[in-house]
Amino acid sequence: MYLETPQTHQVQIAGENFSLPIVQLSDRRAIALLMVIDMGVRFGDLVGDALTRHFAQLRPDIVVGSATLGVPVAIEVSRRLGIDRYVILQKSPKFHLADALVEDVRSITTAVPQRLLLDRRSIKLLQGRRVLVVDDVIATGSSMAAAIRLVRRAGANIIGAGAILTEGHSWRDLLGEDAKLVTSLGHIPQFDIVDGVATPDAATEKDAWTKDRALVNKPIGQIRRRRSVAQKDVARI
Ligand SMILES: Nc1ncnc2[nH]cnc12
Repeated sequence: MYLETPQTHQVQIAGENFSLPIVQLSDRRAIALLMVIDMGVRFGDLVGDALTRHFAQLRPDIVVGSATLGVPVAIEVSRRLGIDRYVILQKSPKFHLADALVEDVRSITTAVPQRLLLDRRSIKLLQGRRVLVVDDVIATGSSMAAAIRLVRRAGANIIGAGAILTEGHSWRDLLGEDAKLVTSLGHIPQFDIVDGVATPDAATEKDAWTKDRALVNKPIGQIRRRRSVAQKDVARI
């Protein structure tokens, strides 16, 4: 259960400014909440255009998105790439998924452990193909890591991992080498609750910065100029 605070967090996504509500997850942690399904059609166009601009050059054959909030992202990008089929990794074991490929996920917004499932009938769409995996937010990286494992088990070659936002930096360690696949349209910190106020987790953001692993809060112009550095680990557009 979320507790909405009076605070908001300003973030640039694909070069446009947005104000996200800060919600409390526990008495110690809060997040700036991006509910992509509440952001409207124009937002879908903005993120669909930006992710497609970035990944089209890598010539993906198909886009994979994780339910639930990765679904609109996968559809927007597929439509722009002119690819009819897309593959959705499901969270709930619907009756027709009894025989699905399964990987475990632990998300910061969901208390109970979850699973990601790949319908075996979708394997033929992925085998030997160049796959772009997309999601709304990469936070712990657990969901993206599970998606990557499933897509590789299907015999695909992953050419990129796109997200609207990266959140904090723990996903880098969890994804390891695969962090290099990640491009996001914006970045948000995680928040600690300090004296009742949601405060950006400065230690994590600073740590990531000093290791030159991130382009957090850099103006877009500087990000472009430093793209070669960005591609060592994560690109942000
Ligand atoms: N900040 C966020 N907004 C929406 N979904 C999330 N999942 C993890 N972090 C999130």
